[in-house]
Parts: sequence; C-alpha cells; structure tokens
Amino acid sequence: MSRLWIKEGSFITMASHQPEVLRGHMVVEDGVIQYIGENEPAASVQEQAVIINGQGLLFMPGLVNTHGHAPMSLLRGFSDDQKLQVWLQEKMWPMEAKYSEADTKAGSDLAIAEMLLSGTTTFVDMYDRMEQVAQASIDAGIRAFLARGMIGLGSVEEQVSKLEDAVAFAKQWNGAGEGRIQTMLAPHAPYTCPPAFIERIVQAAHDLDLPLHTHMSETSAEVQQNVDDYGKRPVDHLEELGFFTRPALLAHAVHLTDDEIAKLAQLDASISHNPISNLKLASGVARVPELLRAGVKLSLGTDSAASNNNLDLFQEIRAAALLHKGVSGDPTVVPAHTALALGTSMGAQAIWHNHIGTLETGKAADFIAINIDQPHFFPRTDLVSHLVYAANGRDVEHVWVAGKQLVKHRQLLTMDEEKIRSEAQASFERLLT
Ligand SMILES: CSC[C@H]1O[C@@H](n2cnc3c(O)ncnc32)[C@H](O)[C@@H]1O
Ligand SMILES: [Zn+2]
Repeated sequence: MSRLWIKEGSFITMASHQPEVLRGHMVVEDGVIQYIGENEPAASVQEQAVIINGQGLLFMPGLVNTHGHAPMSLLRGFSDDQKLQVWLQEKMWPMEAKYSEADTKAGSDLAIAEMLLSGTTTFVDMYDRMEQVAQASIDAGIRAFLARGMIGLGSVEEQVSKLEDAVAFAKQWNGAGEGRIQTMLAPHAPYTCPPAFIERIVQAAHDLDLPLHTHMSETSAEVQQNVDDYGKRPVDHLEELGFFTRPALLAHAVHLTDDEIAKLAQLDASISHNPISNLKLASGVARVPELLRAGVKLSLGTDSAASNNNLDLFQEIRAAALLHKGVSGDPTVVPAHTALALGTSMGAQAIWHNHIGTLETGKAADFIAINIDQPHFFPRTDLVSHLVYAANGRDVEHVWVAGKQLVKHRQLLTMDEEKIRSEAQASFERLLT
C-alpha cells in the first residue's frame, strides 16, 4: 500500500464546481484520495505516509485539456498567421504526410512533457497515427482519451481501412495503462467525411460502446459549405447521421445559431472550447456565455501547438475568462470560478469522467501543486482570481496522476526532457528535408 499525506496546504477542491479554498490536509492511498479536510489525519493514518509539506503550495485538480493533436507539436511555429483551410491543406497536411513513426513519437513526447509541466493531467487527442501517442502517454503516466482521427476524402476502400484501423486501435488501447487510457472514434470533420462514412463510424461506436469526437463548425466557411453540400448546418447534419446517439465531444463549435445551441443542450453534447486556436486562425469567437446559459457541457482545449502555439491550459482558462467579456461588453460573463471549472471539473464532466476533475474522497488522485510564494500571487486577496488572471503553467511545481508523482520541483520524473527536446529538433529538421 502506498500512502501520501499532503500536510498543511491550501486546497481548491472544485467540488460541485465551487472553488472555495480549504486550508488543511489530504491523504492519498494507492492512487485514490482517502481524505481531504481541515483536520490532521489520525495518527494511525500518518504512520507509513510519505509526507509532502504543503506550505507555500496551492493544491488543485489536474487540468483537463479536451482537444488536441499531440504529434503536431513538431510543427509549432512552422506556419503562423494563416486561415484554417490554407494552413491545413497547404502547410500542415503536406508536413504531416512526411511523419515517420519516430516523428510521431517525438511530437507526442514533446506535447506530453509540455502538458505535464504546465499542470495538465488528462488530455484528449485525435491523430491519424495514434499508437505512438498511446504508448508515450502510458510511459509518461499521464491520463489520456485517444481517438484515431479519420479523414474520409479518399475512396470508400480507404475509408473502410481507416475505420478498421480506428476500431483496432480503440479496442486494443481502451483501459490500457491501468485504466488511464480511454478511447473514442473520431471522424475528423463533416467537411472531410462523407455522410455514409460518418454513419459507418457511428455504427462502430455503437458496436464498441464508445463516444465520438469531431471538429465541428470551426469556421463560417465550413458551415456554409455544409449548407451548400447537404442543405443543412452541421448540427442538423450530424444529428441526421445519428452522431448524437452516442456521447459526443465537439471541438470548436464556434459558429452556432440559437437553435443549434438549444439542440446541443437537449442532445447533451459536449463542446471543447479552444479560444486561443480560434483567435490565431481567425476562426471566430465561440458563443460561450450563451452555451453556459443553455447548460451545454463545456470544457477547454488548446488544439495543437501548431495553432496555439503552446499547450498551457492556464492560458486557455485566462483567455476564456477575458475574451467573452471583451466581445460581449459584459464583465460578469465567464467569471473566474467558471473559467477555473472549465479547465478542471467541467472538463472532466465533458469527457464523461466521474473520477477526476475535483479533489474529493474516492476520486483519483490527479492533482497539481502551484507555487504561490511568488510575487504575482500576492497579496492574498483571492487565490481563485490569481489562478485565473495571474497564473501560468510555469507556476506548476509538482504533478501527480493516479497518486504517482510525475513532476517534482518542475522536473519530469518519468520523461527525459533533454532527450525529448533534441529528438523533436532532429525530427523537425528531417521533416524539412
Ligand atoms: C486526422 S486526425 C487530426 C488532424 O486534424 C487536423 N487539425 C489540426 N488542427 C485542426 C483544426 O483546428 N481544425 C481542423 N483540423 C485540424 C490535423 O491536420 C490532424 O492531422
Ligand atoms: Zn483540432
């Protein structure tokens, strides 16, 4: 039995999405939170516990990044300041087509290292070569929800083969890494997957009892194309193809009508809001205040480092809190506690995960410690405000997933950071040739 006692720290539990600060103690046994509260644990519990001195640290649930493409970290800074379709078709896809398995692994390691060091303990990823992402996640010890993304622009035979690959991946890896890896099926987008292909994928998701993930309504051009091609906007189109008969996670969902928002709430769909990627690609601004008001399951994602250009979810939390105030002219929308919930407890809910996202007895011990003995956390007016408006990923001092420490004093314990940096550089240079 392994036991950890976090002694005398500040805790933001996010229980019921509420970010009250608790001063006290937490006990973790075999990867699960056994106790969190103001009182010291009993002497019998203190015995045999590894003690972490919590002074000067703020403990909170690990961050949940609900949309990204880890291997694309190799393309950070390769092509900035482009519109989505030009960026994808002329810059990303030709480079991604050259990826070897080693490159996919190098990009995955780079992304996971960056996420862990900035406090993300669970990430969602969609890529067309997923084995390396899965293995890298297991080796690093991070929690991940993975899907082999499918672009169906080729022949039907090609679509069938991609779906077979995706199904094999989903079956092989679901539950791997002592349950830290989960899988879904992912048509890349309605504009890259013909309707019959999406229907086949939905059927496979039913057969395997898996959720679905896709990009949807990221740009206005894509919505218009959907109307031109199929006579409907993407929400109705996907509904007609049965997409929402499975638990569904939609990345972006920027361009939505009032009716679509109401429908997504009624269908219980989840959305990954990616504010920084949407800004950088000039895709638009998602209707977050309306989505929250409608009760849609909302969460935050970075998208890839090629369109962000980092994987620091604290920056997404801050962007979500600021952007919608600016756009709406209402400073009360997306208050700090909601922004923090979006990156933690609401993120967990959006990916249907009951065991992470809050610090409560019985939950998985996925948590991070923030070094709050730094000038930008003073004075101690409101720690939630400081986390949302003043913090960034470099303030993360320690990280645990399932009770195992993965980052200690800003150093990765399960990954070789220097090797990861040099392999990423070597891979990128190879891709350029
Ligand atoms: C085939 S799976 C993943 C695929 O998605 C592409 N991608 C990356 N970012 C975006 C985005 O913002 N919108 C749509 N598609 C995106 C990328 O090329 C990956 O290969
Ligand atoms: Zn994406």
